[in-house]
Amino acid sequence: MLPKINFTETQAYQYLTDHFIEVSNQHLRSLFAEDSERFNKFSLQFNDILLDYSKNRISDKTMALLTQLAKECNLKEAIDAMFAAEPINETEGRAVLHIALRNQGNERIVVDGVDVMPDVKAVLDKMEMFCNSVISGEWKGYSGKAITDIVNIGIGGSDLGPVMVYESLKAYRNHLSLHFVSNVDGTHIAETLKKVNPETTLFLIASKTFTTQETMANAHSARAWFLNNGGAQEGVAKHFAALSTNAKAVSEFGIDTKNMFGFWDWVGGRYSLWSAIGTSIALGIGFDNFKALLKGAHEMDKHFRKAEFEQNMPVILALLGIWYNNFFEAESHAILPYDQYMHRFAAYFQQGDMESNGKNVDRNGEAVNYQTGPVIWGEPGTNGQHAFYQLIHQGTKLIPCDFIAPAQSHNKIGSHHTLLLSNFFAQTEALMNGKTYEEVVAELKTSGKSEAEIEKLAPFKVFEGNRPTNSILVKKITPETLGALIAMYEHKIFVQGIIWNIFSFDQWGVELGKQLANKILPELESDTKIDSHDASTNGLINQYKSWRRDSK
Ligand SMILES: O=P(O)(O)OC[C@H]1O[C@H](O)[C@H](O)[C@@H](O)[C@@H]1O
Repeated sequence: MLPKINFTETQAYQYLTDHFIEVSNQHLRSLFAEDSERFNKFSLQFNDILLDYSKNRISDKTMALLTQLAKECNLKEAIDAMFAAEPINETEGRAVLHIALRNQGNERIVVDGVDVMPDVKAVLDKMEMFCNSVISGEWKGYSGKAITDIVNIGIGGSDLGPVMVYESLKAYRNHLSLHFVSNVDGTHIAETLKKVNPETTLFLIASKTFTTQETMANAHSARAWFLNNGGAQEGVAKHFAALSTNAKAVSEFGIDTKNMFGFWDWVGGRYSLWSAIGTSIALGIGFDNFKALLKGAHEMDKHFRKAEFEQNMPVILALLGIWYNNFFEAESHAILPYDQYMHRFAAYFQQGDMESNGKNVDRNGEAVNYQTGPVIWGEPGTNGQHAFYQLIHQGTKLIPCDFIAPAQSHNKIGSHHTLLLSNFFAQTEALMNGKTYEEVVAELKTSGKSEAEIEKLAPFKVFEGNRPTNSILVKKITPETLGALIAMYEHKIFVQGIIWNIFSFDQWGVELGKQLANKILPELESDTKIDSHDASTNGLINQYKSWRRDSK
C-alpha cells in the first residue's frame, strides 16, 4: 500500500515555503555567476542521456530540501511497492507493472502468488514469430499476397504510444506502411481505407478492454470494408489480429484467439506500448528494434529503482516539476523535442501525465488543498519557436520547459542539424539570461536610432529571462535511448503522484463523458425534438437534428 501523507504538512514543505522567498528573488544569471560548478553539480548522465538541470531556479539548498520532501513522503517505499507488484492502483485493486513488460533480467515478479514473467515472455515470443512472418512476407493475405500495410485501430493508450514510438523511430522502418486510426469520426477510417488494399492489409484491433466505443466502431467498419471488397469471412483470420486483455470480446468480434496478443489488467492503457499494444511498433521497425526499446526502458527502470534521489533522473525531474507547480504556481509544462521524428512526444505525454495526475482527490479520498498535475503541451522545435515561444519568453506566465535534442541526426543533410542544434542551445540560454534594458539600449544605439526612438522602443525589447529549462541532450534517438526517455518520463509522473498523494493509475475522470454520450446516442436516432437536458444541450441537439435533416 502506498503512504498517504499530505506533502504540505511535511517539514521539508515548510522549509521550502521559506526558502522559496529567497530563491524567487534570485536571477539565474547571478546564480551562474556565483558558482562556476553549477553545470557539474546540476547535471547527470545516464547511458546516452545527459540531463542538464542547472538552468533551473534552484540552489544546493533547494535540491536538498526537495529530496528531503521526497524522503518524507516515503518515495523509496513507494518505488519498492511498485516493483514488488503491490496493488498500488488501489481504486481498481491492481498492481502497476509496466516495468515487468520490459524486465529483461531473471527477476521474478509475483502477482497474486504467480510469477508473471513467463506469460510476459510467452506473449513476446508469440509477437516475435508473428512479426517476423509478416515482415518476411511468409504471412499471406487471403489471395496469397504478402502484407504491405498495417492499420492499427485503437485510441488513447492503444494509439498514442504506438504512433509516437513509430514516428520517433521512423529512421528504422522497414517496407511495411503503418497507418493509425483512432478517431470515431468516420473521416479517419475512410481516409485510411482509401490508401490500402484489402488483399495486402493487416488490421490490428488494439484495445485493452475491447469495449471502447471508438475502436469498436472503427473495427466494425474496417471488417465491413474488408468483406465488401473481396475479403471473405475465412479471410478475416489472415487480416485481423487483436491486441487486448479481453479474450471473450475478441472472439465475439470474430477474431480467432490464435491471432490475439494478450496482456493483463496490471498494464495501464497509457503505459501499454511495451505490451502487445506495441505490436504495430514491432511490425514497423522489426522485433529486434522493439526489444531494444524495451531494453532501454529496463535500464532506466534499474536506474530509477537504485540510484540515490540526488542522482536519479526521474526523481530530479519530478521534484523540479513540483517546485514550479506548487511554489512558483506554474500552470503548465512544455516538452519541446528538437527532433522532427519526435513530433508526437508531447502529445503522448499529454495522456501519460494528464490522465495520470489530473486528480483533485487524494489517496485518503479527501479533496486536495494544493495543485496537482500541470497542463502538458509542446511541439517540436523550431516550429514552436515561430509559434508560441513569444509567450514563453515575454509573456506573464512562467512555463518550465524540457528541451530535448539528439547530438546525431538520422538525416545528415547539409548543415541542417547544426542549425537545429544552434537553436536548441540558443533558446535555453536566451530564456535564462534574457536581455537587460541596458543591453537593449546599447544594441539600439549601434543601429543609428535617435535617443527618443530608443527610449520609446527599448521596453518592448527587454527580456527579463530567469525562465527555467531542462536540457535533455541525447547522443542519438535510437530504440534504446527512446525507451529510456519514455521510461524516465513515466517514472517522473509516478514520483509526482506519490508526492501529491494521488492515485496516478486510475482514470475515473474519463468516464462521465462516455456515460453521457451513451445516454445521448439513442436520442439522436430520431428527428424528434428533445427536452430531456439543460437548455443549452437541448438547443444544440435540436439544431443539430434540424441541420442534419437538410443533408438527408
Ligand atoms: O485500450 P482501450 O481499452 O480501448 O482504452 C483506450 C483508452 O480508453 C480511455 O480513454 C482510457 O481513459 C485510456 O486510458 C485508454 O487508453
